[in-house]
Amino acid sequence: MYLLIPAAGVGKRMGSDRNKLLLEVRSQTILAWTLLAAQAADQISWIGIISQPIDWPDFKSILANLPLTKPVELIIGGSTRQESVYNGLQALPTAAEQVLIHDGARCLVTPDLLNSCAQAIRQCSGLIAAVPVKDTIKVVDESGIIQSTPDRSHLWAAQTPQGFNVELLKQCHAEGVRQGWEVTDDAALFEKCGIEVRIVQGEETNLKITTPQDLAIAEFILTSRSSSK
Ligand SMILES: Nc1ccn([C@@H]2O[C@H](COP(=O)(O)OP(=O)(O)OP(=O)(O)O)[C@@H](O)[C@H]2O)c(=O)n1
Ligand SMILES: C[C@](O)(CO)[C@H](O)COP(=O)(O)O
Repeated sequence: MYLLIPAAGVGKRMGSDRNKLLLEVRSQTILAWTLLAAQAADQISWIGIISQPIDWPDFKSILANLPLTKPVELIIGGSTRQESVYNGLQALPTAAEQVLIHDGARCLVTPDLLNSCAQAIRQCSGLIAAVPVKDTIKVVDESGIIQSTPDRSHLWAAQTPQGFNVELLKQCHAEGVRQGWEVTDDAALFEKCGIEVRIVQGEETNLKITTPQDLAIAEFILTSRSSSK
């Protein structure tokens, strides 16, 4: 299975002065943890890291120090995640029929989840890992007044991996460019084009490292994993 890793962000919400994927948790960069999970997932056979050329010297040194046996390519990213994935899709080898997309910032993903998404995407056109929402969610207007409380049984928090038929995803991205759609994940493009996307049970620990608090949580999760080995 082909895996694209969007890794071309800057990490504004992290407040970092460089790509947050270069920050370390338990002595490895966030990007390195994500790559180690991809290496350990036996269903993944090719990895494309979508990234900014300014980060390439650091990314190449991370790659040189990891025990990776799978082919890895660096692909030039865009100014939004959506543009980055668009570029990644154009750079896929022509043999790629399905693709998994997994955020570099979700470095706690397990190889099991990558493998189960890779197997499931062979049976459908689109899927995402997601977890049921635990909180009561409020829809609030601009003046801070609650408008409604959606039924939680229909609410899921989207994660990655997200998996797609490559041709369909390329068409949905092209339609997104034509229509000027701005979305935060690839499933949203499928939804807007009226194509079904399935849910695969995600993992509570598969958080996206977004703010400094997430770094502390990731440290805790990785420490618990290493002490339970
Ligand atoms: N132009 C962009 C923006 C984001 N990403 C990637 O998409 C993933 C999810 O994005 P997010 O967590 O929002 O990362 P940043 O854009 O770096 O963070 P922020 O929004 O806080 O600036 C990350 O792995 C990030 O590197 C990307 O490939 N290209
Ligand atoms: C794709 C994603 O990780 C799913 O949770 C997420 O949408 C990425 O962007 P966000 O802007 O941080 O939500």
